[in-house]
Amino acid sequence: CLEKSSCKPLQVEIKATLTSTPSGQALLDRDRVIEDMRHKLQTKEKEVENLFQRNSYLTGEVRYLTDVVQHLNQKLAELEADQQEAREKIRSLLNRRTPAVPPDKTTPKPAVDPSQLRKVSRLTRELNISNKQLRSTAHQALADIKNQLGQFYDTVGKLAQVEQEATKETEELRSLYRKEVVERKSLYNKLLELQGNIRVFCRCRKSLASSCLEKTDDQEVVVIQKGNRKKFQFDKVYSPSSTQEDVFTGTLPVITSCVDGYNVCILAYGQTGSGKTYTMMGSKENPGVNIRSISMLEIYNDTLNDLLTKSPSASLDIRVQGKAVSVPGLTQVQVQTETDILSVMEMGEKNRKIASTKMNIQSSRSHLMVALEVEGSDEVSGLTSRGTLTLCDLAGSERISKTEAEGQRLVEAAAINKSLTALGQVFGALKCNALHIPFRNSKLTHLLQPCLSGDAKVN
Ligand SMILES: Nc1ncnc2c1ncn2[C@@H]1O[C@H](COP(=O)(O)OP(=O)(O)OP(=O)(O)O)[C@@H](O)[C@H]1O
Repeated sequence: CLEKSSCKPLQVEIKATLTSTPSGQALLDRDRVIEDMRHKLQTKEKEVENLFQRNSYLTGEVRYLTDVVQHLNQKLAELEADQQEAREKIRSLLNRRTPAVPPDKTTPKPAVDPSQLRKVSRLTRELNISNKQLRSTAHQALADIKNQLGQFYDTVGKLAQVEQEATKETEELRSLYRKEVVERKSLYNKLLELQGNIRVFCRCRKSLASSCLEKTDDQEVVVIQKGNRKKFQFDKVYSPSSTQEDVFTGTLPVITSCVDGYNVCILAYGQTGSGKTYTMMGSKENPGVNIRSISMLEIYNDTLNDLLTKSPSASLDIRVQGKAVSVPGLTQVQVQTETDILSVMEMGEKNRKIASTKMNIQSSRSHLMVALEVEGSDEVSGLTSRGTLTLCDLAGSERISKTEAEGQRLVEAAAINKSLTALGQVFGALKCNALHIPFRNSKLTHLLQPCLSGDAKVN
């Protein structure tokens, strides 16, 4: 579902990152080897196809020549029958020439005219000669055809051998390619692990009032408050002028990991009104991360609601089986095209709880989780992979004093802040490699457990 044009910046970024480290360089070399092998494989497959064509052409020729030989044999048999018939006729004529009874002195003339007899004799000789010539021509033709057939069978045999060798070579290349693909995946994964399985990006929102944020370089922002400057480090900082495209490009490496079969999660975290929904969903003209890449659920006041069901029922529960965490009964919709994704997202968005607060007239009152199961298959190697991409637009943290929330808004704000605190505790425990990670402190962290543990990647 990803647009081709969106992949270009990814290639450029990955290449730049790769060339800067030895393992990255090795990965690039692997990619080159794989490309080379793919090319060889295609050439071999073309050769095999040509051999197949040549083989079927030769088989046709052989069939035609076999027909010709059969036809000639038939003609020869007919000629021999004619010759036999002529011989019989001559014999009967000659028999008539020698009378069985003693000559009758009263008969004045012989029964056969001698000139006729000579003529027949001459014709017989000529017939014999032409018969011999015909026989020799037919034998010669037969010998030629046999010879040609022999050559054809030879060629066919050689072609079959070449075809066998080519098939074997193709199979070897295929298995080598399979190995290289697996190695590429593992190297790519190692590279991402070196960069960190959890990577944090900061997007500075365009602000109408004077900004208290200052982007000092690609990985640092300074927060200026009452004259104090506090520095914060990130894996990447996007300036206020950065576009939806720029942010999406930053997420592409982990999306590649998802296609490679890893669990991947992209979370948008920040204060209310800071642009999380804008970054994840965006608008029709300026789509965000979600749209480009499906179950959809929201966590509202710590209860799970299915956003894609046509008949909303009671809230859903979380089920844990081994390391897998699932939500039984959650609607899953199959998507094949970008249009499918758009219509599913539109439906889910309509069902989401949104309300006006003092700080954002369209404030999300729930955490939104979009999960996309991605199945990848390599047509050449036949290898398949399955990964999950979880896209999460968190509700914004709120200072009740600032939002002046009351009534239902206050209940929502309390639930939002509680679950965000639980998320903070999980990240804190992950950061210091704690033995116990408190995933079960909230439904949000419980659901995110598979995306935050093991070899999963988070942006
Ligand atoms: N980078 C941006 N460029 C242009 N407009 C933006 C940008 N970021 C946010 N906005 C606008 O700011 C307003 C608030 O953004 P948004 O609703 O995405 O915030 P939020 O963090 O999701 O808030 P909440 O947590 O309350 O739901 C929206 O009108 C949005 O269009």
